[in-house]
Amino acid sequence: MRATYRAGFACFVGRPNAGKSTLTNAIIGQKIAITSNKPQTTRHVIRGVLHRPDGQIVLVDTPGLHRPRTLLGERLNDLVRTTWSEVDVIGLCIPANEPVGRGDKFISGELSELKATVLAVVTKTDLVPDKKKLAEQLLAVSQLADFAEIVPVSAVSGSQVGMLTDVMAKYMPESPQLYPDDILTDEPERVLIGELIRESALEGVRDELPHSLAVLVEEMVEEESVLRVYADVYVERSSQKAIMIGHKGSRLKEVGTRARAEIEKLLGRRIYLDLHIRVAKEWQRDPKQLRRLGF
Ligand SMILES: Nc1nc2c(ncn2[C@@H]2O[C@H](COP(=O)(O)OP(=O)(O)OP(=O)(O)O)[C@@H](O)[C@H]2O)c(=O)[nH]1
Repeated sequence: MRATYRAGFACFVGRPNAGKSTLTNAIIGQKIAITSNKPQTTRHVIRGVLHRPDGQIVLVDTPGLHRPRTLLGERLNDLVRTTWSEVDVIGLCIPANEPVGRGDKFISGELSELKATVLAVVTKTDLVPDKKKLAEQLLAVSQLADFAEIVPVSAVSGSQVGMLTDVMAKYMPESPQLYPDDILTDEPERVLIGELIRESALEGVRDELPHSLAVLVEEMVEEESVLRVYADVYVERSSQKAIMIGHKGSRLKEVGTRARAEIEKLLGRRIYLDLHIRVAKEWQRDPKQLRRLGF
């Protein structure tokens, strides 16, 4: 007898830096979501589709839920809640190497109201020194809420990632295939390119900058051997613009070179990248600007 085909939507939630984006990438096997060691940099809902013989898992990447201080913060929280109500499986990510805290308790409380199956995913297991420490963490996590299952993983070493997807697939509803076989992501290329530029621009900047950064891909021009990409990186203040550009443009050049390499990897073709830094004052508070930037 053929196994039942199951397909549905899943997302990872958890406090900032819990490892959600890295795990999404490890599962889909391609760099589609932005990762960074700065909290709250995942802005767009990015889907990747995992194809299995017995089903499909459509992964939706959400930004972290946080205390809203600006209009952008509120929009992000709305986006998170909408996503949560639309998925079949939610993986609450809790790092193996950090104590279970109030943030985790708050999120698991919010999740208990939903119809989705909630799994606890104990991430970054490569960072705990021994099995005893891991066992203690699994116990602490089990006391947080009534999870359907608890799965420890390391997205970096790859340990247990396959096991996690088996568990996620098991809790998907019976359903026909949701996406054709060759679809890895349904996010428009433009958004993915914008994310890669944003990721590159965030590398090595000071803490206050990430919240003030947005990327808009203005134009993509097809030429015979190269795709020309024109993009604007928005910051809030001219002092930030100076940081982004660096001494004699050195930093901007670095950002561009790194982003171009990543975009070329993503699209498998030669890219010409033209980056401009622009100041959009207080863009996080301005609904018109937010809409323009896709929020
Ligand atoms: N050692 C180790 N580091 C990891 C692992 N997963 C993620 N990290 C690191 O933890 C940091 C945060 O990972 P992200 O995947 O960006 O976390 P996130 O939960 O998506 O973060 P936000 O976008 O801020 O919500 C990055 O520096 C990752 O490289 C893992 O399995 N092992």
